[in-house]
Amino acid sequence: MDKHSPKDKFRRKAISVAEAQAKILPLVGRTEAEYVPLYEAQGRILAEQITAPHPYPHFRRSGMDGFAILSSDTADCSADHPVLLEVVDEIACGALPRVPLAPGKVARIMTGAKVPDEADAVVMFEMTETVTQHGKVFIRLIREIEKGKNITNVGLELAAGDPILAPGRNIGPGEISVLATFGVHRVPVMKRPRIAIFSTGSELLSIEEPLQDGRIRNSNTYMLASQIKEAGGEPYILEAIKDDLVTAQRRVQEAFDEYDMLVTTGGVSVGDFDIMADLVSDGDLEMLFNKVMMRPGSVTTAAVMDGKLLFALSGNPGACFVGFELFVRPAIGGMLGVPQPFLTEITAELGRPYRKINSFTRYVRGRLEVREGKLFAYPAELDESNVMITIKDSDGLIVIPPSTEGREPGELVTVLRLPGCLL
Ligand SMILES: Nc1nc2c(c(=O)[nH]1)N[C@H]1C(S)=C(S)[C@@H](COP(=O)(O)OP(=O)(O)OC[C@H]3O[C@@H](n4cnc5c(N)ncnc54)[C@H](O)[C@@H]3O)O[C@H]1N2
Ligand code: MOO
Ligand SMILES: [Mg+2]
Repeated sequence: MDKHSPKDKFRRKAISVAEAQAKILPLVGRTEAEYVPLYEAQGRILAEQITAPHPYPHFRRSGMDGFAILSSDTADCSADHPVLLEVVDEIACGALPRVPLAPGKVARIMTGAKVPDEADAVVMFEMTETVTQHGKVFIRLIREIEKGKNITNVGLELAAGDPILAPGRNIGPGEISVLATFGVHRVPVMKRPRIAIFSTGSELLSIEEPLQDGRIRNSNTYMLASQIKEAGGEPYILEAIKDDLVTAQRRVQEAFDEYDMLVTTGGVSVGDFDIMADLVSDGDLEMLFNKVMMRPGSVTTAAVMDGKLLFALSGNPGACFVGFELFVRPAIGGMLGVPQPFLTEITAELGRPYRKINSFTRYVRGRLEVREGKLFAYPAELDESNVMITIKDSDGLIVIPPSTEGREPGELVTVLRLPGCLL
């Protein structure tokens, strides 16, 4: 083909980010469920509703080390009118009461042990004095103890049948605690989508190779693999696609047979060797969009084949990163059944001026900072599409709508919070 002839890649219709996202989501299929041991469930997405199989706690539990008593025994008890109660049982944690309590009798009990049915309060050791009389052990109380004191009732946290965790929930320490409590030792989680990564471009060196003039190391592949993992997918780094369209088509077809989704980086603009642009408008692929009204990442392209998505992201590192966050991450989240797969929107005050003017919405990487209870967003000094270095310092993408003037400090901006943000 004549390299300089006008091709489809020059005739692109830009659509908005929201339109592009809306084209993708209906095409996202769900992955299946699989069972993993509880200790491997962290960071996975729950596949099924978890319901409490029993109340929690399932027995009346002492909240203190002390004595299980009948509160009525302490009515009118005071320093002037102390009461002596006989200790007739000792209940360790995990053991059961052996002696039924009657008025005037108490059981020594440990934190977490089952409270005898007859008792309705636990008094902590520190509020008692032990007295021995005629070979019997008593406690002396000088204070009234209210009914229910230091007892956790059955089902205080959850009743049997209560819904606990909904499908789509990310499993972290709190969820692990609940699952362990209810004996869910094999956890139903969504299978991680298997996602193939292709880089393109003859300038790319492997990360093991020494530097050469005019060439750069392939950083996007590793960045994408990391983003895929963070989003809940399983990345597969495939051998780079070279400039030959026919070979590239075959490689893409093979990858579609094997993987759930394809992500490529580079070769998506209008350059002579920008092969992805031709590839997505060819053969069995249905192109969804090849231009988005955004910066960086305006050339972000998506296509579908047999219900599987291909994202052709820009080769420029900043654009590749943003393209992933706005389109690939939600697609992976959708496959996992995450209820809200998009980056969370928050509002912050612009911390310094942003003077660039633009006809497309800009997604500017930036830092977030809390000062005197207010959230500030600082756009990175270097935020061009081809800049790599500030990606690592970004808490979010500051959304700057098209404007002919810049933005001033103090103006409110929407920020899409990145997952690594600690604020
Ligand atoms: N005449 C025009 N030129 C360009 C346009 C345009 O509209 N008209 N768009 C510009 C925009 S915007 C972007 S973004 C880039 C997109 O470029 P490509 O997606 O085609 O990417 P490449 O040409 O392959 O590479 C661009 C740049 O990125 C580096 N790169 C590529 N792959 C990697 C990788 N795996 N790791 C690290 N860096 C990578 C590559 O070396 C180039 O420097 O096009 C503009 N041009
Ligand atoms: O597609 Mo480019 O990243 O807009 O600069
Ligand atoms: Mg190019």
